[in-house]
Amino acid sequence: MDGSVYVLGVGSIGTFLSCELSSLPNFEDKVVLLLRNKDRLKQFRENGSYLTLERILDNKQELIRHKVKATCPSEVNVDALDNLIVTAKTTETEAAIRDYLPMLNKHSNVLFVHNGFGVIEALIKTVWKNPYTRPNLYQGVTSHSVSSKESFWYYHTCFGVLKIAKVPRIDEGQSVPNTVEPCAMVQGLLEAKMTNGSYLEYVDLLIFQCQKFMVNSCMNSTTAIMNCVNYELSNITEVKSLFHSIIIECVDVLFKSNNLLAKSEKAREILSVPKLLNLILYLGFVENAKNSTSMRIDTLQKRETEIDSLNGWIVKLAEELDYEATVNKTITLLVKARTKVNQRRL
Ligand SMILES: NC(=O)C1=CN([C@@H]2O[C@H](COP(=O)(O)OP(=O)(O)OC[C@H]3O[C@@H](n4cnc5c(N)ncnc54)[C@H](OP(=O)(O)O)[C@@H]3O)[C@@H](O)[C@H]2O)C=CC1
Ligand SMILES: CC(C)(CO)C(=O)C(=O)O
Repeated sequence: MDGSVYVLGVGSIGTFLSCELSSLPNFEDKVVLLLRNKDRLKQFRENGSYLTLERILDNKQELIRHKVKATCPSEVNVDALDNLIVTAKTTETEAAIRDYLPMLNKHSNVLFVHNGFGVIEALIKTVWKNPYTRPNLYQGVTSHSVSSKESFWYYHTCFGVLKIAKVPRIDEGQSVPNTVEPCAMVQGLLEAKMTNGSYLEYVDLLIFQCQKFMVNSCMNSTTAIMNCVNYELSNITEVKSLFHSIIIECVDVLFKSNNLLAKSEKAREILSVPKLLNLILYLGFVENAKNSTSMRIDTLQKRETEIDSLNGWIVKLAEELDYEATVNKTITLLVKARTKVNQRRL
């Protein structure tokens, strides 16, 4: 094991995490970018093989630049990937990771950092059915905001948190205590200067993931449908009522479909509808008031959205419970319709 950390999905979050790791002495030349294809690799190398993160926080500007190794599916020449960070969008991850599955074994450490649910769940149901041979899986959830300036140059504009936990290998109904030592890659991300990282017991990560899920399931979908900046939805009775309906249905479905949540008093206390609504109104209309959500930006740029990992995930879980999540289904259909309307526009 040479300790290399491969990064699949070198966009906003992938660049942020790559730069943070590369800033640590122990990982200085350990990060290897897995770019989409030879053209992207050529573009990156012609750019000097630099990743740039422009940090604009509290009116202070800082330029972080690292020369980083990179490869692509047709060039990668290792038998195994010891460590992999996956930060492609949820809509792109299954296709992106396919080329690398033969290099992932039960000793590999794979960290997924996404909004919403469904990526790890789908991989466990398809390619990693055997819990004894699948890689060591870690789930990361971040509230940092990073956006694109140009290829391989990103802005870090909102300081948040990065929470990570080890995903239970055997029974999803069991938690993994945070006393279980994380791998060196995760430890590096926790030590990095600006990740504001913490390593949680799995059930605590799941609760945080649900909180972020609720924020995104209300804010991202509604701002995409309405094509508006976050604050434009504030102080509107109908929006608050819609968010309330979305949350009630999400909480109902998530607790019915996840044993770990269902038996956690802490989850029931934190993921109460009134608390979630207040959190969403604060994060959406105060802390991120002037932002456009990533989903609205995706629809404006005619890209597919992550709706199936958010409101669409609730629809999927509800169907598996033999009933229809009508509120989230309507929201999901409207986001997909908005995406198609925008894609048709010249
Ligand atoms: N950006 C943010 O502030 C936040 C993002 N998140 C979540 O983090 C996740 C990642 O988001 P974000 O970083 O913004 O997404 P981006 O779209 O910025 O980055 C995704 C990257 O994945 C790459 N990619 C896609 N398919 C492949 C492939 N087959 N092989 C190699 N690379 C591929 C893309 O490469 P290419 O450039 O070639 O298209 C792109 O650079 C999402 O789930 C998002 O919701 C969560 C919190 C905040
Ligand atoms: C918090 C919020 C809604 C900020 O806009 C976000 O996470 C996103 O845009 O995806």
